[in-house]
Amino acid sequence: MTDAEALKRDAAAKALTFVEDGMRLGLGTGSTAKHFVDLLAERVRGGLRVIGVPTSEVTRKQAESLGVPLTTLDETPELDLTIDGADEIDPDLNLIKGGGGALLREKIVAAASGRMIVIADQSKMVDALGRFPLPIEVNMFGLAATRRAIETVLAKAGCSGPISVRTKADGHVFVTDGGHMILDAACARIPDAAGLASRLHSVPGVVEHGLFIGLATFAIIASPGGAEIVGRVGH
Ligand SMILES: O=C[C@H](O)[C@H](O)[C@H](O)COP(=O)(O)O
Repeated sequence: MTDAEALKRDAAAKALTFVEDGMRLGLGTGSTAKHFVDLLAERVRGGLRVIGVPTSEVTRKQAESLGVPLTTLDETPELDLTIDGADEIDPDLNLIKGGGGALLREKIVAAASGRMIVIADQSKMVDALGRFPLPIEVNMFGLAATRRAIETVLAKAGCSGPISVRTKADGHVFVTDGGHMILDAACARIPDAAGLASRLHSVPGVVEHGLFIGLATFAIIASPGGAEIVGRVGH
């Protein structure tokens, strides 16, 4: 395992200490969340009783193959705890998510959870969000018009870098689990993440965006010195 993967696993292992018997869990997506599901499955094999809602088809398949009992938000609309990774984490624990394209289900699941623990290695901590291109999930209908409206909103919010349609390694357009496309907005720095989050929601055609404002309860950040709990600055 590379050093980076070992750090992700450390964060995931610490998050597992917050999981209690009988919990209803949101299971995140991405390389860090994958470690958590692996470790959770070991505990399940040892007798831990939990039930999980996966945030993507990838996580659903992983959890299923490892024998983690799954449910849906339709059957279980309230969850105790979601554990998920992030692409960027600011000092207020606002996040950019969606590097793996799972932001829509991730946000629905996090919002349905009493608590959300973000797990990451230290490279994800930033002073201000925006260096990681902001994923914006859009309906395929009217793409050019939606894109122009998003450009206008981004410019008014002081972040007007180029926007690109996400493609896969084979050059084909990336399609989310929900059947939508992703626009990645290179903002460089987002001066007011909460303001931009609500403005983006006002654009018809925007299904969801990767700004997670006020959803994280705390973060577990792994560095070579160990995995530490990080709360919101001032809390
Ligand atoms: O859509 C993907 C998710 O938001 C991931 O949680 C995020 O991209 C972080 O992934 P990773 O743990 O692989 O860096």
